[in-house]
Amino acid sequence: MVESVQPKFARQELVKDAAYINGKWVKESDATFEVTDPASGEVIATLPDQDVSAVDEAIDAAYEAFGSFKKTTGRQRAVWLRKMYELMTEHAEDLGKLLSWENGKSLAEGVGEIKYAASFYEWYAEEAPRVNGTTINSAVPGNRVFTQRQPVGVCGIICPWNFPSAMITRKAGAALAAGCTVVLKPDSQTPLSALALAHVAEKAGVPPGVFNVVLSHTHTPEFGLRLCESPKVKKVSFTGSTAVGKILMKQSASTLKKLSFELGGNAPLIVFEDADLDKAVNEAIACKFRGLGQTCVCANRLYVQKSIIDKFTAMFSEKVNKFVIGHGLKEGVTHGCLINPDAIKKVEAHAKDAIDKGAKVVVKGGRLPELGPSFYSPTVLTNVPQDADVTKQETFGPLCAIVPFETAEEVVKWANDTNVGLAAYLFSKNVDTIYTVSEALETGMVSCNTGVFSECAVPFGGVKESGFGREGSLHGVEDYTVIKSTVIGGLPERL
Ligand SMILES: NC(=O)c1ccc[n+]([C@@H]2O[C@H](COP(=O)([O-])OP(=O)(O)OC[C@H]3O[C@@H](n4cnc5c(N)ncnc54)[C@H](O)[C@@H]3O)[C@@H](O)[C@H]2O)c1
Ligand SMILES: O=CCCC(=O)O
Repeated sequence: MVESVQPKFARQELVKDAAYINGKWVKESDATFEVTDPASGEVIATLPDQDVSAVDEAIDAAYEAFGSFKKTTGRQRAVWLRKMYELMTEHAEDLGKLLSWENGKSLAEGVGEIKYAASFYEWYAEEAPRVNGTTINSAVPGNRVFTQRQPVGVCGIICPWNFPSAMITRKAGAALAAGCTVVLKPDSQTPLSALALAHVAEKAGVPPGVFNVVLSHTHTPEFGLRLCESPKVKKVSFTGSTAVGKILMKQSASTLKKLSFELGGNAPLIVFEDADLDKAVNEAIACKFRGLGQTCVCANRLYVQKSIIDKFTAMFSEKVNKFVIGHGLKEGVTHGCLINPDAIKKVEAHAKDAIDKGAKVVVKGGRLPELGPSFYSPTVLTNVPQDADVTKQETFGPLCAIVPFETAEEVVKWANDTNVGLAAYLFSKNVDTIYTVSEALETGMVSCNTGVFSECAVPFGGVKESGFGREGSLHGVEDYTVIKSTVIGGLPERL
């Protein structure tokens, strides 16, 4: 087993052991749950396992707070958001350590995520004063029409473990910018980053009831149900699997909730023979192994044109063989562990299926029991046939499946042959290829000649069963507003 690592924090107060409701830290609960370091298996925190009455309390607090928060100016909300950005930036090292500790990703990736997460608060600090409506020329003589973008109300936010900080700020930043209040339910495997964000909100002076965090391991589905069914909650924003998204959508029917869903992906990464090969290999590595493959936009299948597939595979595998896998907080480690041992099962199943169907093993990889049950060294397969499961389903782990293709028409058909459509990548120096292929891909995002495109300025979201709504960018705040149209009639003729 890897040695346990006890990180030292410059600001120990960032590590919380209580929920945060209506500006108070709530520890009382009949039950508790443990948060473990996925690398060493050690318990790193014990938190209240709240029951559904805590969600009701948080919803009531957020509903009450909304009454005054919606009246604040965008300029005032910008001050709070900027302060939160500054605090996150100041404590990036501590927050990154905490995140890596509970999630298993390397410290470099942990700190990187904190900077990425903070950038959404900065972005929305800049958007908050500019949530404007429009004036519209009426078709009726004597009428005047204008619109306002009003905050939708209390927002329920449900987030996954793979980005314990950034998935929260990308939603909460937009919600607060619009004037909404939030009730956040983090994943019970990575709640410490969410609680640290509550601490940041408190320190920034965000009013009580505006930013609430509820905690549960045992009652997660009930929490989700309550957020979907409460008439006081006007919107639910969810990032996670397509399967859970479908449950939440059904549950939201009774209140016709406004929804934003960022769900599963199955990203194709396409390398054409005219691509800059060094660049394509480096970017493909960064894309495939971000979070050790546990990212919704990680390449799930690499389509490489036949004429260059052997060279590409050799260069790619050489880099994979240099990975240093270990405890994410240990110096020199490039890649940490998976979130839990179960996450390895799908990697193994997809690898076995592809090999059974004729794929060739280039890097064997496999479990690393000497490090611990959540460790897996990446597997690289080439000549994977298009009928392998990995081309249709998201693996969400360190399996790299390289599939040969011949023509642009063929690869576009294969890339689109899936029920989801989040991100796609293509590498080519030919501008015709870049335009025509990116237009034909059925995904919400296409990344050309770069393997990591995520940043606060890019509208993030999918099509098909990857969900709907866009986060970040100039569009992100729209999902947290409703358009109020005001018509003034009977005005005299224009002078
Ligand atoms: N599109 C995106 O932006 C994006 C980002 C990150 C992850 N994802 C997707 O998330 C999935 C991996 O995350 P996961 O395994 O944690 O997903 P998941 O759907 O199992 O869990 C996501 C969150 O929902 C909670 N949850 C589970 N069941 C629930 C229920 N019935 N009611 C309410 N909440 C419930 C979990 O506790 C967790 O906090 C992958 O499919 C990945 O592609 C998508
Ligand atoms: O896992 C999904 C989110 C990843 C990202 O924001 O780039």
